[in-house]
Amino acid sequence: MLLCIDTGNTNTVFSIWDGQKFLAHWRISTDHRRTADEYFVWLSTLIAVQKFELQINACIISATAPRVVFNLRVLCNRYFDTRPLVVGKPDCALPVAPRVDTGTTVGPDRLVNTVAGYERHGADLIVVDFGTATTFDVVDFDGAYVGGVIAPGVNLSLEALHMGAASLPHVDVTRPPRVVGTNTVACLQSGIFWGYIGLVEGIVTQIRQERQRPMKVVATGGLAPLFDQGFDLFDAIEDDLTVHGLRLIHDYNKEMGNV
Ligand SMILES: Nc1ncnc2c1ncn2[C@@H]1O[C@H](COP(=O)(O)OP(=O)(O)O)[C@@H](O)[C@H]1O
Ligand SMILES: CC(C)(COP(=O)(O)O)[C@@H](O)C(=O)NCCC(=O)O
Ligand SMILES: [K+]
Repeated sequence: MLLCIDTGNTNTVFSIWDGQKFLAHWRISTDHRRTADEYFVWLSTLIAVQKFELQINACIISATAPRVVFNLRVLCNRYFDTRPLVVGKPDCALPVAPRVDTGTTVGPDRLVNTVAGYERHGADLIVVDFGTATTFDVVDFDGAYVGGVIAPGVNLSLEALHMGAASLPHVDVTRPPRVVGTNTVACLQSGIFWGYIGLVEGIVTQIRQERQRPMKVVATGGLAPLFDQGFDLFDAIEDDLTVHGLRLIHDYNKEMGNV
């Protein structure tokens, strides 16, 4: 069984692949201070609840927060007796190399999204990931990551408004009934909801114009469905896109004899 670990800046997803399907997806808040032992206690509890026998013999990690990698490596070594593949490290090969400026370190989550998106949807694709940041990852004709866009994340924008403006409360992201809000909460929700609809539409249109070709758009991340309500922004929404990509990259490295 393969353990796929996707660490975003806010949450970390652990997914178990049994060779045919994902048996479970578990989520824990990202904290670089969390030790290998803490991860294992948490994992063991969830495994016990699910009542399946876990035989992990391979691990792959994507970490946008580099400081978490140390403890995750210890987890894999100590508890699963395996050396994990870490996306972005030299010993983890990608099916197609990214084409970006020399010296740029692309977020591993974006590379993984690219691999997964290309496998499922083919070339000329934009992957939109609603995480801590909202990222747009552009996939070229041959599956290469060729750059994209990084915009502030939905919750981060709301949090920034709340922190910077004394009279603005924290609000949940939702689609407000009207564009013109008649109270503070409704005004904030409108700004975020319609602002993001505009942001996604605008950026996708600009990318298509710049590249002068049709491009499919696939969205992932917990908030993707919220922004899809009747707007036809996305050709597909896929919750499991990043962990699917991790599995593909692990398989590829296995074929190459790297693991
Ligand atoms: N279904 C959801 N509804 C509301 N907020 C969500 C949902 N899923 C994720 N979020 C929020 O979106 C933000 C990004 O979450 P996540 O996708 O886990 O980010 P990352 O991958 O950067 O860690 C977080 O603030 C999280 O609480
Ligand atoms: C853009 C990101 C912050 C997104 O991270 P996330 O929202 O998934 O936590 C991450 O991919 C990152 O740190 N990237 C490095 C710079 C780059 O991708 O070009
Ligand atoms: K993201």
